[in-house]
Amino acid sequence: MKQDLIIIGGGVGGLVTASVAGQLGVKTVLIDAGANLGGDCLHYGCVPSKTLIRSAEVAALTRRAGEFGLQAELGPVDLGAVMDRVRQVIDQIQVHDDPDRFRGYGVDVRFGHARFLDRDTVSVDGERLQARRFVIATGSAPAVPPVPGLAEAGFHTNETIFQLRTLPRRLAVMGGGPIGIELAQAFSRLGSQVTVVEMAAQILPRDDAEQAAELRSVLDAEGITVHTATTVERVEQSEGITRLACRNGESHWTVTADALLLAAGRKPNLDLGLEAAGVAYGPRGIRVDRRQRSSVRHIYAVGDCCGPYPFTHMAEYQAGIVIANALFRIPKKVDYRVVPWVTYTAPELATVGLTEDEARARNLKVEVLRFPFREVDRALAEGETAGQAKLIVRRGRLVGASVLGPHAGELIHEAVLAIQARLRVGTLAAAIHAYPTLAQVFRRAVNTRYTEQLYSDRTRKLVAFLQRWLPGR
Ligand SMILES: Cc1cc2nc3c(=O)[nH]c(=O)nc-3n(C[C@H](O)[C@H](O)[C@H](O)COP(=O)(O)OP(=O)(O)OC[C@H]3O[C@@H](n4cnc5c(N)ncnc54)[C@H](O)[C@@H]3O)c2cc1C
Ligand SMILES: NC(=O)c1ccc[n+]([C@@H]2O[C@H](COP(=O)([O-])OP(=O)(O)OC[C@H]3O[C@@H](n4cnc5c(N)ncnc54)[C@H](O)[C@@H]3O)[C@@H](O)[C@H]2O)c1
Repeated sequence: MKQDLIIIGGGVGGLVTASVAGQLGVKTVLIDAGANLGGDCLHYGCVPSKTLIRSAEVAALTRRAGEFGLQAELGPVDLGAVMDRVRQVIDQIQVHDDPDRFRGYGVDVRFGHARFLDRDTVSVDGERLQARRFVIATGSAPAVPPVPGLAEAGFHTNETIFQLRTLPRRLAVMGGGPIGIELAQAFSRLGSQVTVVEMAAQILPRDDAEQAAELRSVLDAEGITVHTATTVERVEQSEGITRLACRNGESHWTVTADALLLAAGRKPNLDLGLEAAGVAYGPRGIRVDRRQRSSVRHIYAVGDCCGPYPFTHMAEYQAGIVIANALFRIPKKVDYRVVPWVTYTAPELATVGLTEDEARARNLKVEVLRFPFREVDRALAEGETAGQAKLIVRRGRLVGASVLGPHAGELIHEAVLAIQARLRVGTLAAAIHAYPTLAQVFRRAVNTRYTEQLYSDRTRKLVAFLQRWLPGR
């Protein structure tokens, strides 16, 4: 019996599609290769990492208690207990992704590795299933760079690191992207001595260079060693000790660690017989058009398996595009003009729209407005003054923003909305912002644009004239 829709992959991209399709009465099969639904985000990604980060934050605050006029002492960190809390939070969220919940929507949930046999048929554990349409949502896995000795030495990835029960005394992290940097700070705050090796010239290469450099200086001050523009030439392991032979130009040195976390990027999960279906793909994943259709028009793809933004909210966004196209036949297309993302370090780094470098690379004439958190009263009250808001303005409108600071991931959404709605920055400045909030940073950044004009000689002369010559009452 032919299905209306077969969804391969039960992470966020597949689940959003399945829940809508099922509730609309579309005859849907959802197949996942794992033991549970929820995908990377729930089991090995966002949820465990953010939960671990929270424990690390509590540890860091406890150490700083004296700054707040309090006394507290952090005892030895029991990583097992911290990871138990990580497990509990996963279990709480897992309830939303219970297969029975989806079965209740009318979705036929199967567990097994799906493979295409042809463009209309997949097999799961030897059973053949056919459908009129397919959605591939198979996600991504850690990429393993071809560094000599790496595979033999062994390493942790995001799939194993949350199973650790004892804190490594020294942790080396290969890769200074979001995974590497978030977990480097978390482990450092919990008590590991952490060294990050990043091959690009800056950490978080997708983010604004100035903000990333400032974040790096915060990490330095916390005692994390960060090597940028550094290549790992070889990895060796003996008697439980891992050694990374590093090189930067003519300098060579060795990083020694008790555990190695590999966070050097992702590769899309494409082992599902795409050739048999004639679905085109490249190293970055399945090729899709702006309606998320693959080279075979009735086969769609969403999320990390096709990119270009490997984030949970983007898998969800793309699922919405597929729902419109595949279920409602509305030719909706993706719009990547306003894509936010957040790196959950302390301070957080949140970005949307163009960075300063991107704007300049496109020869756009832009103004850059900045405002530091050390001048925001609420940040002083919180004792969280590192960082700044940086706004990129073109022809009076916001085209990009990056916020490095406390709760930047929440704050960035004011900029998201402003860019989405093509608001003039004057509107941001005119909007009343409650006092004392961190959100004032936006208004204050925009106000810097007017300060010079407002207190110029010309304006002062005008005001003096008005005071003298216009009737007072
Ligand atoms: C450590 C870490 C932290 C992260 N933190 C964040 C964050 O804070 N915010 C954020 O937005 N993003 C974050 N991400 C990224 C986020 O997890 C991914 O972008 C998101 O999970 C992608 O969803 P997806 O549906 O495309 O794939 P996934 O969630 O990976 O789901 C894919 C599913 O497909 C299944 N599958 C694969 N192949 C087959 C097959 N052949 N047959 C059947 N099933 C198959 C898998 O079992 C899996 O369940 C993080 C990632 C990591 C690794
Ligand atoms: N807060 C978040 O939203 C969040 C958190 C974690 C992960 N994620 C998502 O997961 C994706 C994967 O994260 P990631 O950090 O693994 O990947 P990434 O591709 O973003 O970063 C990997 C980093 O490793 C570096 N690298 C690659 N090979 C290397 C080598 N041999 N030696 C040293 N450095 C090397 C790269 O230059 C890059 O900076 C991210 O792109 C992001 O979209 C998001």
